Amino acid sequence: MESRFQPVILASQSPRRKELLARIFSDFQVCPAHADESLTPGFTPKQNVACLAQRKAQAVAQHSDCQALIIASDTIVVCDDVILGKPENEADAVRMLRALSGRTHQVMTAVCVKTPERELTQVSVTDVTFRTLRDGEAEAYTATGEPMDKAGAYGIQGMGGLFVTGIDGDYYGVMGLPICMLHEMLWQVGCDAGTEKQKG
Ligand SMILES: Cc1cn([C@H]2C[C@H](O)[C@@H](COP(=O)(O)OP(=O)(O)OP(=O)(O)O)O2)c(=O)[nH]c1=O
Repeated sequence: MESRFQPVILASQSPRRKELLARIFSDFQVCPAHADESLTPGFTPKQNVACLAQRKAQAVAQHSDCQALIIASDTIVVCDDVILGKPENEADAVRMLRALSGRTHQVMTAVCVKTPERELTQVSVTDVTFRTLRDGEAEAYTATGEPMDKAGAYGIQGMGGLFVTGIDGDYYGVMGLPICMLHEMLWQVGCDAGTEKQKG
C-alpha cells in the first residue's frame, strides 16, 4: 500500500529534522511553520510541547493542499520542571548549560501528524545525564555557536555530545525527531511508510 496523502510536508526549518525525515520519505516538501511559540500557563511541560507541535502543524495546514500529510515537531528541555527552550543569547546559553551540569534532565519532543481526516500528537521523553562541566567549559562551548539554535543550549549530535554520560530513551528524539515513534504514528493515521523509503 502506498501513501494516499500527497504531498508529505515537513513543517520545520530545522536541518536536523529534514535529515531525519529523509530516513522515512525520499521525497517531501519543507515548509517552515510560523506559529505562536509562547507557552501556556498552567500546562505541564508535556502539554506545552504537544501544543507547540500542534500549532506548527495547524499553521502549515492552513496554506496546504487538502490531501497533504503534515509533520510538525517541537523539542524542549526540562530540568526540575523548568522548561528550557532555545537560548536568547550567549549568557542565557551559559546559564542553561550550568543548570544541566552534573545532572539528569528530560528532553521532550512532540510530533504532530496531520492528515485531512486526522490529527495525532505524541510526545517522546528521554532522560539525558550530563557530567559536571569544568570551569569555563560552558563559555567555551557557547562561543562555538552550536548551542544557539537548540533547546537547552546543546546538541547531542555535535560537540554537546561530549557532556553526555548517558541517555535513557530515544537519541533521535533528543536530536529533534523521534523517527521510530513517528513511523508508528504514520501507520496509525493510515500512511504506510513501509520499512523502505518511498515517494512522499
Ligand atoms: C537537546 C537538543 C535539541 N536540538 C534541537 C532540535 C530542535 O531543532 C531545536 C529546538 O527547537 P524547536 O523550536 O523544537 O525547533 P526549531 O526552531 O529548530 O525548528 P522548527 O520549529 O522550524 O521545527 O533544538 C538538537 O538539535 N540537539 C539536541 O541535543
